[in-house]
Amino acid sequence: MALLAGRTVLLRAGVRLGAEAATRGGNGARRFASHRVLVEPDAAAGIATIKLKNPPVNSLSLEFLTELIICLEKLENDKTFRGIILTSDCPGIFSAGLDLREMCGKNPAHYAEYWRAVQEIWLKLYLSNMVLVAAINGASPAGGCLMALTCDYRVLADNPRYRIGLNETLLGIIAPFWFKDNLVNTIGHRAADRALQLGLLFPPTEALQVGMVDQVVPEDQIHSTALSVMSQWLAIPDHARQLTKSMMRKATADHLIKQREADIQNFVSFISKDSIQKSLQVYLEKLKQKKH
Ligand SMILES: CC/C=C\CCC/C=C/C(=O)SCCNC(=O)CCNC(=O)[C@H](O)C(C)(C)COP(=O)(O)OP(=O)(O)OC[C@H]1O[C@@H](n2cnc3c(N)ncnc32)[C@H](O)[C@@H]1OP(=O)(O)O
Repeated sequence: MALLAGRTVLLRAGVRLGAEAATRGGNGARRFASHRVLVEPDAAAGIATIKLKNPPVNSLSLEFLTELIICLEKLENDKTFRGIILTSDCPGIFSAGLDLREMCGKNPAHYAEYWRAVQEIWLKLYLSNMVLVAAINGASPAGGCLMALTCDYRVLADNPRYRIGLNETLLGIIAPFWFKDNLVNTIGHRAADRALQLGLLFPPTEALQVGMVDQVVPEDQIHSTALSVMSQWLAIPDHARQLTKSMMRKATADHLIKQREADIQNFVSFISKDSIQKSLQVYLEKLKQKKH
């Protein structure tokens, strides 16, 4: 995958991205943005804030995931940055998770391409050398929760509507083993067993209790809290923290890396089943009808 600054690029995945915009931020640092991923760099602090901006609900479409992957690659390769704050630009929603439209009514080649991108974003986030702090400023079901779970620390805004969890079973689908592994590593086996089977979406107080998030703070303090957590983590020498992070996470990541192709095939055959397609369509329809 190649990124040519300021030009339209054609990616291996076949997704065409628009030109990158580059402007100067308030602190004079270069602010760069793709269509849906806003990056606010603070070069002096070594921190970049990534704001997800794929309205209305930051659903993780193939194009959005591709932009995010490119953005993470850029930041990972830029020695200026040691930490990322991951947050949302969509009011009240961190991310609605995987885009259900990518998993409905498409062909097997599309499902395979989509799933590879989902695997890729997880690996990029989970194995990042940088410190990742999730500033969860909205609802965060399924794939949205997964992105937060990849981070080193999670701060959730205190609003009962901001529920977080892996609710796949409510859609009649199954969280893959690597979603499960990430959850087990975060909240432990017993709590993950219950949360996954019941598809629990935890409001802030319960999310904190179960260990899904590390801190719950008033909404207007979410960014300042994320910054202060980040400065604690950045006080640790990079090499020591990075090697420790790798020691803690490598086995879980390798579990997927060793069977990526089989995992893609498994996803494609599962999602292509008529019964699963029907469940997803019914779920999408219910979401649409909720408003009327
Ligand atoms: C072998 C392995 C097999 C499979 C593994 C698959 C793993 C899957 C992981 C996933 O992430 S699946 C996605 C799960 N996500 C959800 O269940 C969330 C669904 N959405 C919501 O609950 C709500 O939308 C909300 C996020 C709480 C926001 O609520 P709000 O009231 O603010 O918005 P509204 O519901 O009206 O939605 C606006 C608009 O967005 C569409 N929408 C919502 N979520 C998705 C989504 N995930 N994908 C695509 N589109 C989504 C919704 O239909 C509305 O569309 P409309 O304006 O056209 O009506």
